[in-house]
Amino acid sequence: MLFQSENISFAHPGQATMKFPDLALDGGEALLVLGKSGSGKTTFLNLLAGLLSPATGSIQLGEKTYGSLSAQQLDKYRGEEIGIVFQKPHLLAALNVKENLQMAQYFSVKKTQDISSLLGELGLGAKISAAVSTLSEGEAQRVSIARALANHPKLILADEPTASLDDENAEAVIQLLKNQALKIGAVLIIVTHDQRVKKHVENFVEVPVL
Ligand SMILES: Nc1ncnc2c1ncn2[C@@H]1O[C@H](COP(=O)(O)OP(=O)(O)OP(=O)(O)O)[C@@H](O)[C@H]1O
Repeated sequence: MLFQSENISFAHPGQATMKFPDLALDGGEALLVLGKSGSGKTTFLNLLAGLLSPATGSIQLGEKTYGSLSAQQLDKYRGEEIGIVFQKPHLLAALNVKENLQMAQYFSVKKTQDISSLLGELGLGAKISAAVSTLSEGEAQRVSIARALANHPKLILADEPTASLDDENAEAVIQLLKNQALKIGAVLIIVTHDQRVKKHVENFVEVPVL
């Protein structure tokens, strides 16, 4: 298995403890995380990204178990091996498309993807020098996917990546995520409410409401 989580629980300060499903996924596999609003889906994604530390349980990506890494080691590992796509693209407005991707690669010591061919594959070849403020919402979200893929991650995490997109762009974004994850052999985990996404990914887990 490329990615595994076991017995994960977590409580935000002053809140009840949330328990999360165990995961075991091979490279190229995709999984949806479903659950009612407030059940803890985003919290789960932040735990899987190593942005929060669980109260119990373990998470393993590739050879590394998060709990055995220092905070700095985990930050470095995340930068190199985990690509995160948020609901809103969060691009750096002062930089153009290419520079936004170069920023993601800046701290990585491992071999990274070629930016122009990556943008070409995502249908953004003509936008390489564009100011991010000139992009449509769908284009900006595709750039944020390119940024998540720029370091050839082992794990791609996406939190409601299609929520603000129309049907055509939502379809494109979900196909791109799936195809790219398959191509680079990464695990893809998507938090969503979106019925349009459910059509394309069969595998799912549900975060229970407390
Ligand atoms: N930083 C925080 N401090 C305290 N409580 C928090 C914090 N972040 C989230 N929570 C609480 O934890 C619970 C789970 O929140 P989370 O955002 O993970 O749920 P979600 O399933 O992603 O919700 P939604 O589908 O509405 O985005 C909620 O009750 C929320 O209020």
